[in-house]
Amino acid sequence: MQRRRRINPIDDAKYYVQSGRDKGGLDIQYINACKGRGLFTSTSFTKGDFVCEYRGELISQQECKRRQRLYHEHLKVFMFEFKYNGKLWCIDASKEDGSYGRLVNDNHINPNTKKKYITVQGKPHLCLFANQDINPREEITYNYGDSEWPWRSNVSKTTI
Ligand SMILES: C[S@@+](CC[C@H](N)C(=O)[O-])C[C@H]1O[C@@H](n2cnc3c(N)ncnc32)[C@H](O)[C@@H]1O
Repeated sequence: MQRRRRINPIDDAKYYVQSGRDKGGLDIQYINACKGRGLFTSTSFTKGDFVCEYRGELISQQECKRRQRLYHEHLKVFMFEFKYNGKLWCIDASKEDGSYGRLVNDNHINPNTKKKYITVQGKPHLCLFANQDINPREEITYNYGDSEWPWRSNVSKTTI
């Protein structure tokens, strides 16, 4: 029997970035009043696979600060600031556009994906790749970074 050739994860990510679509095998579920919604798998992913893009509007740091003054706290959490090629950028994913990446929750202890910036048509895109094998029905998570997120102090290691 012939083995199926694995798609190169970076090429896979670029394909989905360019198409502006999300992959199959993922779905959004409501978890609870604290976490809200989350992204779950209905299929398995192998370590290294591209999972989804944190899709939104790429804006400058200056525009990010301007919007942060206007936005409600609930929208600000969808603004992802990052450094790329020595410059500060922000992805504003505050718009409810049905995309999956914006609904991925934080897990700073054992996240199952890791973020990577990939360049498509000269612009950075924040993509999540599996950092371990992921089974069907698992929640997709990544580490939001070192900020003092309020939920982190309220939970024990076993409940996130
Ligand atoms: C980018 S949104 C993620 C999607 C969000 N769960 C929703 O339903 O819209 C970030 C927000 O999700 C919630 N969140 C993310 N990770 C969490 C966690 N580990 N525990 C509790 N709440 C979390 C917090 O309310 C946070 O402000």
